[in-house]
Amino acid sequence: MTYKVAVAGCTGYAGGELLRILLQHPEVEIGVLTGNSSVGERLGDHQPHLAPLADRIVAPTTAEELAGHDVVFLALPHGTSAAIAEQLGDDVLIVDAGADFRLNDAAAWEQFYGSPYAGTWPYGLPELPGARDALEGSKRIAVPGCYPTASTLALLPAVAGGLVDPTQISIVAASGTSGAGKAAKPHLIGSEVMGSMSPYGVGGGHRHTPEITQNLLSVTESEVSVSFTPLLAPMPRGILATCSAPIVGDVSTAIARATYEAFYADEPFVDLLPEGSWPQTAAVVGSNRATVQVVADLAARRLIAISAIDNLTKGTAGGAVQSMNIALGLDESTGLSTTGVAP
Ligand SMILES: NC(=O)C1=CN([C@@H]2O[C@H](COP(=O)(O)OP(=O)(O)OC[C@H]3O[C@@H](n4cnc5c(N)ncnc54)[C@H](OP(=O)(O)O)[C@@H]3O)[C@@H](O)[C@H]2O)C=CC1
Ligand SMILES: CC(=O)N[C@@H](CCC(=O)OP(=O)(O)O)C(=O)O
Repeated sequence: MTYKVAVAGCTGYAGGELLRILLQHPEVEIGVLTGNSSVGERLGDHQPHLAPLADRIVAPTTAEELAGHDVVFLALPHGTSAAIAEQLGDDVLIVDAGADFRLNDAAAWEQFYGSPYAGTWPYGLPELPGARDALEGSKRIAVPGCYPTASTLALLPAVAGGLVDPTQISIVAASGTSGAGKAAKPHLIGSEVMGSMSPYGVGGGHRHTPEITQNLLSVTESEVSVSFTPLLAPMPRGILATCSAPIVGDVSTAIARATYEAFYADEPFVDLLPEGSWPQTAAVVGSNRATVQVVADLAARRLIAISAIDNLTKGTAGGAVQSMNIALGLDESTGLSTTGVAP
C-alpha cells in the first residue's frame, strides 16, 4: 500500500529533511506541501537540494489543503499545531515535529512555553520503554525535541538500570545551528557563529529540560533532577551530548557497557561504540543513527555517557518517519539509513 503524505512547513529545515527522507521511502507518495510566507513560490527556491520536488508550488497551511492525506507531518512553529490538528479528521495520522504535544505536565508546559497547554500525544522516541506499544496504530505522534533525543538515548540505560543517582544529572550538549530553524536570528549570523561556541538557556531555563526529565522519570521510581546546558556550535548539523551523574555502588566501565549493550541490543538505530571509540557528529550526519559511549570516571565517581545524533535526522525527521512506520505497521527501518555523509 502507498500512503499519501502531506508536509506542512515544507520550506523549513525540519520540513526539508522530512522530504529528503520521504523521497526515499518506498511506501510513500508525496502530496501537498504547505508553508506560510513562501506560499505560491517554487519549493526549489527554498529547498534546492530536493531536485525531484523543485517545481512543486508551496500551498497555504490550511485544513482544506491538508485534507485527503493518510499522513500529515507538521513542521511548524510551536503553538500552531493544535489549531490545524483539530480541523483534520481522527482517521488521519498526524506527526507533529513541534513541541505542542510532548509534555504530560501542563504546569511545566506553561512555565517553559508560556502558552496554553494543548495536551499530550504518544511520544515518538521508540527506544523509550513502552513507546512502541503506544505508537502502534496511533493516529497522533509527538516527535521529541532534538536535545531530548540525544540526551535521553545517552542516559536511558544508566537510569533504567539504576547505575546512577538520577537526582544529580548534568547534561552539556552542543548543537549545530540548524536546530534553531531557518528564521534569521541575529546570534546566528554566520560571522558571529563561525569560529565560536557559546552557551545559551543556562541555569535551567531551556524548554527541553522538562522533556528530558519526563523521559527519564518514565524509567525510574526515583525523583529526577536535570541540569541542562545547551551550546551553539559552529556547524550546520549535529548534536553531541555529554551527560554525567554520580555512580551508585560499584559500577565499573565494564558493568556500564554490559548494561548499555543489553539495553540497545535490538535497537536498529542506536549503536554502543566499541570501548575507546567516541561519538562524533560527523559520523552520524545525514543518517538516522545515534552513537553512544559510556565510561565510569572512578576518580570523580561519575558515569559519563556521550551520544551523537544529527539533530535534523534522528533528532527530528528521521525519528518522525521511524515513528510513522511503527504507527502504520511498517517495518520500523523503512526508508531510513544508518549511513552518513562524512566528511
Ligand atoms: N530544527 C530542528 O533541529 C528541530 C526542529 N523541530 C521542530 O520543527 C518545527 C519546525 O522547525 P524548523 O524547520 O527548524 O523551522 P523553520 O523556521 O526552518 O521552518 C518553519 C516552517 O514553518 C512555516 N511557518 C512559519 N510560520 C507559520 C505559520 N504561522 N503557519 C504555518 N506555517 C508557518 C514556514 O513557512 P514559510 O517559510 O513559508 O514562512 C517554514 O516552512 C518546529 O516546531 C521545531 O520546534 C523539532 C526538532 C528539531
Ligand atoms: C541550536 C538551537 O537553537 N536548537 C533549538 C532546539 C531545536 C529543537 O529540537 O527544538 P524544538 O523543541 O523547538 O522542536 C533550541 O535550543 O531552541
